[in-house]
Amino acid sequence: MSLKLDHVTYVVSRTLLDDVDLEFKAGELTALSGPSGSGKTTLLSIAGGLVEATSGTASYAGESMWQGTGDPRPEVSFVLQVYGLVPILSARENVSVALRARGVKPADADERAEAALARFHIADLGDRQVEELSGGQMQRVALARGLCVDAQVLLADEPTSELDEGNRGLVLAELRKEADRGAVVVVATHDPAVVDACDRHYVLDEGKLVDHIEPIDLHHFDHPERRIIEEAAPPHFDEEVAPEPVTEPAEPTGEPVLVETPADADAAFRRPSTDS
Ligand SMILES: Nc1ncnc2c1ncn2[C@@H]1O[C@H](COP(=O)(O)OP(=O)(O)OP(=O)(O)O)[C@@H](O)[C@H]1O
Repeated sequence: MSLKLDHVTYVVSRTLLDDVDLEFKAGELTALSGPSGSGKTTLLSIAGGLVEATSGTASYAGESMWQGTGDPRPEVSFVLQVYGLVPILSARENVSVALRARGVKPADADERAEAALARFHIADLGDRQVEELSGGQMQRVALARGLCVDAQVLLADEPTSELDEGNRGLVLAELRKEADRGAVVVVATHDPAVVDACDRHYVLDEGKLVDHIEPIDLHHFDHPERRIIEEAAPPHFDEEVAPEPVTEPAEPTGEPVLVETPADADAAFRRPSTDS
């Protein structure tokens, strides 16, 4: 299952997206990056069925994302850049309404909302009106709301922009869980650490897709994007994630030899710790 954009162009007085052709795969975290104004939010809006492409199509499992109304398909959940929370409702109510809108009974919705807030370590803020929360707290409420519905397609627009490093790690771990249960997870981001935690990376510039970095490419040391990520990473980056070499007995002498384990190194490199 995947979410595909097939030659998507979007024109509103000028061309905001130009012949974008890409695939977001289920079970993967995909980063979408590019300069401010390059079209990331516009792309997510078309990918999620909020906006109709001028030409080309967005589809999930073969079904068009655009339903003719601007309402997303039930498989889709957004974490919006501007949060989209109702200021006068409590944090719990903001999450609960997303569940009730999908037919969950109020008592069950409240219980699941509580659990979703706990995933982002803000269960104690459940009764607080959203307008009394900080930007980072609101962002985590928006994440709780976006992730509580077990969507098959999760589209998150700069979900870590207001967060400190610890909470960013927490959010990445939660997004990874969504991918691990089989969801398509797309994260528009400016943050190199978020890009590095993803499996796949698309780069937009002035509405055009200018780069597509698949998992294997991220491990090419000389790749320019790799160097940018390394330079932007915190100093302890290598110490924290560098995989240990392992030893295996060599045949037929039985002498131990060093062997590389690229698959394990890959997993250790990209997957954030769930302890943070
Ligand atoms: N409805 C609209 N009509 C005209 N121009 C628009 C419209 N929506 C967005 N734009 C323009 O389209 C371009 C892409 O905007 P978009 O929000 O998709 O970029 P972005 O990459 O998400 O930016 P940022 O990183 O700052 O969030 C911008 O120049 C923006 O001003």
